[in-house]
Amino acid sequence: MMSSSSQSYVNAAKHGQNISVQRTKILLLGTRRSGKTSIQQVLFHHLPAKQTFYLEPTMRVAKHEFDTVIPLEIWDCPGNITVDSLGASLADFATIIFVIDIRDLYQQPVSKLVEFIVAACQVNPDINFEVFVHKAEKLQEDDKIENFRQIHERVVDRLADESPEYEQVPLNFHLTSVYDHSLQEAFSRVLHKLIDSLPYLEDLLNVFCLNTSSPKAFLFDTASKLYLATDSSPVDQATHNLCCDYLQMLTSFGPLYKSNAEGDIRAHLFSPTPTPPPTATPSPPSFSTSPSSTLKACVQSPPHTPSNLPLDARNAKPLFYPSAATSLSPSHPGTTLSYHLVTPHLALLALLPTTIYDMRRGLVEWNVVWFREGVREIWEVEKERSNAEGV
Ligand SMILES: Nc1nc2c(ncn2[C@@H]2O[C@H](COP(=O)(O)OP(=O)(O)OP(=O)(O)O)[C@@H](O)[C@H]2O)c(=O)[nH]1
Repeated sequence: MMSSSSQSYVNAAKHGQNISVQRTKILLLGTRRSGKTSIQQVLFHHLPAKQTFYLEPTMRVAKHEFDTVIPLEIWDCPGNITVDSLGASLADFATIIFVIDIRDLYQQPVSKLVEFIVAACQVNPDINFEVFVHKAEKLQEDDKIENFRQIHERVVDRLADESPEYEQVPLNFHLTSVYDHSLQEAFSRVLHKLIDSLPYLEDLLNVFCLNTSSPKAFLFDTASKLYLATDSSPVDQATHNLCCDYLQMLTSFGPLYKSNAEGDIRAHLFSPTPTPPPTATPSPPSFSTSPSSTLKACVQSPPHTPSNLPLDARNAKPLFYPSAATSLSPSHPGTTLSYHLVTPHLALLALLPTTIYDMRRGLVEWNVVWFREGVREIWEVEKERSNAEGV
């Protein structure tokens, strides 16, 4: 059985409704040393923030490909690039990210940004403009807010000077730094506008939260630590940071753990056709990292193998799905942060009441299976679509 959210996405994809078919291009612009290459390297190449200090200046446009739910192509540009020297039409880009050093209150970055906005609006009215007011951690809270406000005001004023019609151009401003998770949060929000399947992923997360009494759940890309979707409750920065830290810890230490279920098909934790969850099914973890945190792994056949999948996908070996959990507060009732890998590169991170996680583990895992199945179907459609287009 297919969840209604993923089923409607598959149907929409089959009918080719509103679905982009090319590698989505993002243009990374800004004046010299504003931090463009650092952003790209920290997010997509795991470069430690401190090592960005040693990055060489970018002399020509560098194109970086990154595959997540949608295939991306990020163009890192030199500081002196102009609309004419870019070598591509601005119509080819879905998003322009303009990086401004938060301490740079001079006219140059604002003029450059305005030049690109005016040129882009003429050829591509649907383009998204994102302004990363970067290196935010350099300033104290009050100065940070003041500089952010001034940069915002100057851009809006300069656009109004160009023509009143540009006052309506939607610009999204974000405070970012490579030294904390504000960069991941800002880039996640940029990405959300580009993912056609976002409403379907959000629906799946909402259903998961409803069924498991979870106050917050995210679908993360494990490589970049960007969240691709979350449920409809507001994102609180502390919770987001916590999830990023946990994901980082698991991806750093994960390879040290070996599943004793690996290679043993009989070790499936879930039956191929899930039955309704029992009310309480405590399942002891395979590994204990500390009294309050657990990491376990299971080999799982998909609960349902759609007959429309390619033959090699249907005959594929069972996938390996590690999961982990840690207790956030030992006090009663307490909260548990859980991690479940749902595709080779996507993970569900959810806050759960500890009572639910401890006493109704079957309910949680049953919902994870269905969430995983929904995401997997959406992911397969995206993958097939990209392959069909030769991306
Ligand atoms: N404090 C702080 N420094 C940063 C941050 N991001 C980048 N930097 C530093 O800014 C400097 C320039 O970074 P780059 O990534 O090379 O900047 P760029 O915009 O690609 O520079 P060009 O290639 O010359 O255009 C480096 O010394 C980085 O360490 C940040 O968030 N905070």
